[in-house]
Amino acid sequence: MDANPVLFQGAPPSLSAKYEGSFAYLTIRDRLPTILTKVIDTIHRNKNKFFEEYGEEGVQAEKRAISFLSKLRNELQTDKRVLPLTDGQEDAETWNSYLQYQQSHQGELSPVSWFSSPWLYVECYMYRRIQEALWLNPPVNEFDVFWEGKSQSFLDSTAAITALCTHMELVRRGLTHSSDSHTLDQLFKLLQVSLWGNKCDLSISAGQENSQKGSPLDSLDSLRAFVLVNHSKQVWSVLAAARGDGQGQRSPGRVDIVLDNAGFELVTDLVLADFLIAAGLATEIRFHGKSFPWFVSDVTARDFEWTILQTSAANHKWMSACGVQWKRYLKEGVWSYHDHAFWTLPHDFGDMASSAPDLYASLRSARLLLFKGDLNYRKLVGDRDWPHTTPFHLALRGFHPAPLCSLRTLKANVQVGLEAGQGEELSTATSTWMTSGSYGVIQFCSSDREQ
Ligand SMILES: O=P(O)(O)OC[C@@]1(O)O[C@H](CO)[C@@H](O)[C@@H]1O
Ligand SMILES: [Mn+2]
Repeated sequence: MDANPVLFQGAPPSLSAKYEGSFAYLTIRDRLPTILTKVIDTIHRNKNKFFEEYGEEGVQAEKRAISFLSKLRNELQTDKRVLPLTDGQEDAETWNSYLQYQQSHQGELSPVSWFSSPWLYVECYMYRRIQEALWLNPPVNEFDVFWEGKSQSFLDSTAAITALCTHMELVRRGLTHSSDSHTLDQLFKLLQVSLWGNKCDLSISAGQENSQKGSPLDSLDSLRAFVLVNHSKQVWSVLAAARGDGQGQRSPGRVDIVLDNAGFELVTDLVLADFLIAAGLATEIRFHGKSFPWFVSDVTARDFEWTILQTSAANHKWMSACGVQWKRYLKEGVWSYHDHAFWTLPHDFGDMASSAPDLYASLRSARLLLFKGDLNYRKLVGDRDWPHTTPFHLALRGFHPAPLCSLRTLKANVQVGLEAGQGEELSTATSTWMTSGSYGVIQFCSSDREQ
């Protein structure tokens, strides 16, 4: 994979902690050390488990991993240079080439350090260094330091998940004689449920409990005003057109969902994906997750499989019915799970065509791409300090593999595609509108850049 990002002329500067007091600065100064401390505590709390499983070797490995992570936390808190990776994993060379590129871009007078470099780069780098601490210390190398938080978030959301699965089973029964307007209405509802599922992110809460309590369907009306951009109609147009009118040769196509968080958010995405198939709006769904634990609550293959198993084995009949259906989709190949290395590299999506041409080519054959969450949004627009009225397709900087839609709650201070004055109005109403997670967008861009 070519590490060197494509330089996009005319893009504004990257968000960075070099701007004291910025959200990036506060994230790196406060939240990332808190996350690292929780990771260290989690490893320490599992010391007996490591001893039971691996004997003294496990205890020694636990000590070494903690020492690695304590050193990492000190590097971060004292703004040391970003260091090359030493674990020799497949992606290490790409990460180290990216570091060299970043250093050449910043110049020798400004060493690449935590507070001097682009926020997106150093935050992704921190999660890769956490993995390095595990991978360098077998036999604890397979331990998922975020597993407890992710699985607990699912268990704490059981009531909401049950309500959502019950809704899906009722909808499924009504689909055989459903009018287009009813199907459209359901699609709009489930796009919003998937959007708001993104509030349940353990990175923004620095690992604090962040599950869904009430039924997600009950709050859609009260949350409508918080959707700043709503392109649900464009999503319907792409999918309904592909479905054809029954006479045409068109056929529904494949929808790719670039996942974000495990727990409740993943269930909202599985229900949306189930609906797309059941309503005949898609014939195949590809899910894209992370190949190792990432940003505290992002989905890995283990989380994906566990969530479907838990749902299918639930003692609530509609929750179990959904889980059984989802297992069937996977068995039949209607659904599939993928975890390309690109999603856990430091590159933003403007670099995908050059850095991961195989992945870019694969996404091009989708009818629609759904990108979940804030980090994916930041990577779509390059985590640049864009004016809020910048057209979405411009901020994508050439990333146009297929029609795409971002379902994102705002947890970082970057947002494009707003109307003139909309950002100023929001800032007057509440200064934290870009970072609290209270606002969201359903933001679409067609692949032929008409938007
Ligand atoms: O991608 P998600 O899970 O929606 O959110 C992840 C994230 O919002 O967590 C941090 C909160 O500031 C950001 O660094 C990052 O973008
Ligand atoms: Mn996430």
